[in-house]
Amino acid sequence: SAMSLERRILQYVQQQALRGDPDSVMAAIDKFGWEREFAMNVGDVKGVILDRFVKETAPKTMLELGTYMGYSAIRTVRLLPETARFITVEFNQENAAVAKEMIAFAGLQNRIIQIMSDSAEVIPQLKTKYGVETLDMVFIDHWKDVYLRDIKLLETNELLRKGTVVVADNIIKPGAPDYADYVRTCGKYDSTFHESNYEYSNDIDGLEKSVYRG
Ligand SMILES: Oc1cc(-c2ccc(F)cc2)cc2cccnc12
Ligand SMILES: [Mg+2]
Repeated sequence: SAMSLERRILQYVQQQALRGDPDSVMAAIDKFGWEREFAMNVGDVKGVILDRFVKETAPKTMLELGTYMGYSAIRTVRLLPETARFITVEFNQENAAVAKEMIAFAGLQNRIIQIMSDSAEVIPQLKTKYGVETLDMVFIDHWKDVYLRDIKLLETNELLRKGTVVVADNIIKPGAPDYADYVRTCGKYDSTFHESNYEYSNDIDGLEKSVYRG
């Protein structure tokens, strides 16, 4: 159809959800994912695990790599205080545009700093251009073949500190084996795998939670 999947989901949300109500926006995106078409959001099943990590960590400064439609940004920021700083990076301009409208519909545009650029460009600028000292939490959910590149960039740019929590989606499906192997064996993280289900499916997937040892 002429309209992209992401635009169709945005339209569905604007028709079904309540403006300014993040939970209703998430519910509409999840309903679409279960009942109509697959979309690569972290989803409601893995989302409950992500929620738990966010609540446990209570990050003051958080980075997300891979905004997509804004689902996990909305999901996460709804659990954070107004004072928290949440930065999300999306390389695909069309998806970033949809996310901007989705986040605005949820009423969270003042709580989320959206950057439309390549994470490899943004990470080295976080301290100088975005005033970040160190990150309390990171959610990695963009292209699987750059997970490892980007966590190493976070290390070399001294954005991690003792206790920083790095959560990564899709460890099983589609899988990020080089990343998983690195965080589990390099000696810099206490890493645990949390098995779950792939978004809007009964297939197996899971999140890796890696705490930087500093
Ligand atoms: O959660 C995700 C899932 C997939 C995915 C798409 C099609 C498949 F057949 C399998 C997996 C891609 C992602 C890309 C970026 C962030 N998350 C993704
Ligand atoms: Mg994902």
